[in-house]
Amino acid sequence: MSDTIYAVSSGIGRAGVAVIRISGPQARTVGEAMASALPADRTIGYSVLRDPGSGDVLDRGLVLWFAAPRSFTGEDCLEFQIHGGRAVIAAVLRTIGTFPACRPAEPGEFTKRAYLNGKMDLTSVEGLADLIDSDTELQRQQAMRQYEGGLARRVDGWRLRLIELMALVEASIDFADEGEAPAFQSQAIVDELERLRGEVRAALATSRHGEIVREGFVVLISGPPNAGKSSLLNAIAQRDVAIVSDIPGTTRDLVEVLIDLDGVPVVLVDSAGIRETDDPVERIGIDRVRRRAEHADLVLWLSEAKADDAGAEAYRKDGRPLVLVRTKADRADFKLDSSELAISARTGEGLPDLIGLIRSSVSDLDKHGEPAIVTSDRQRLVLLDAEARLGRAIAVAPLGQPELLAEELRRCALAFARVSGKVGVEDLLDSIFARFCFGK
Ligand SMILES: Nc1nc2c(c(=O)[nH]1)N(C=O)[C@@H](CNc1ccc(C(=O)N[C@@H](CCC(=O)O)C(=O)O)cc1)CN2
Repeated sequence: MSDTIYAVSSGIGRAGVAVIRISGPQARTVGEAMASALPADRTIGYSVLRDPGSGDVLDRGLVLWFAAPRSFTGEDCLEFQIHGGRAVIAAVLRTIGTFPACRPAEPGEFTKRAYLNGKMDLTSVEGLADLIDSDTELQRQQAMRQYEGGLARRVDGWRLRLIELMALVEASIDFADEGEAPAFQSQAIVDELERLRGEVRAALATSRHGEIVREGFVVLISGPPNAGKSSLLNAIAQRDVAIVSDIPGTTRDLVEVLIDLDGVPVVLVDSAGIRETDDPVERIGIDRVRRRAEHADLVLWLSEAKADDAGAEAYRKDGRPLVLVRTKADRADFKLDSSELAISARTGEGLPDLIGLIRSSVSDLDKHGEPAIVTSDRQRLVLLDAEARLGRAIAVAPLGQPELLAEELRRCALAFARVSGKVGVEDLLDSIFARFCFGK
């Protein structure tokens, strides 16, 4: 019998109300022992919550009860919605932990159980993880579509069409056994396989947009020391663009700022923040920033004068989109070539132009911009494999060898089944569920 797992699902820190979720075979026992009465299935009740050992009243709260299998995890699920004080949460958690076979949930473990119990497929799990991580409106919309089966429905349709083809081909194998010529319409099969491959390719073509929405459009701010890189970041952080979050490398300057440009997350990275450090915690942050910087979609080279622009050449050689920005435009002696962009972090001059420029680079890179169907790397790789397998089936179909073709079609169908996690994903599960926070 599986353990019963429990966790605070409502986030860390002081809040008005905290939600504690309990899932598994002991959930009912915990509810009956701690609450004065368990509400009817799929209802909520107001109850005193006690420590059954001492009889102490821990809190007065709401109790939610979902009997298996109609629950988020597919198991018996109990919820205590209690007052959010740290000591209240600690006392309730401590008490639940005294029940046999009850233990704290790992991050993502509720969702993992939902997946293992057939409540969700893997694309839906990935959508849910993105939904919980979403900071901007576009991220929310993309994640929600995936959570609701955007890709899964399509892939199931493709798999069904393959299965129909397999039935045709296998029927022709049976006819051959009876000494008749195989009724094998290879051209019709090739046509259908090519239509399928076209649809898979069209879905794959949306993955770049999906990646930009999920990971953000990365702008690296580079240039000589004291060119005003941190000041620019700080100025943008304090202006009219909506700041979603800042991730300080240390207590000092900002290293990364995430801004929300029309729903597209744009990550501004200060290259000066990328430096060697002995602090292991800081290093994790810096490594992440460095990886982002290596994949920058746009480089802003900041300098006070043309003489300082030599360093920009390295980026240009790399083929990275690069924009030269003159800083400190409020200086009395400032002169500007008409081709240059000038800003002053102090007065705010030029900042709207700079933001406009970033906005248009986003739409240059992301020309299609249609909602993404493929939203994770895993999905992209599995579909690329399916596309290649369809290619092999297309090559084999005209050979008139039904056994061979049936085998290729079977492999295509397996590749599609891996997208939704019906088969062949065991080795990936840990990394997918580890993305979740505690309590999910
Ligand atoms: N308090 C609270 N709020 C929450 C959650 C939660 O667990 N607790 N959720 C947690 O993620 C989300 C809601 N997700 C849920 C998903 C499925 C079921 C559920 O009961 N599913 C049943 C019945 C479906 C139906 O009636 O249509 C099932 O799948 O059989 C409940 C919550 C968001 N809000």
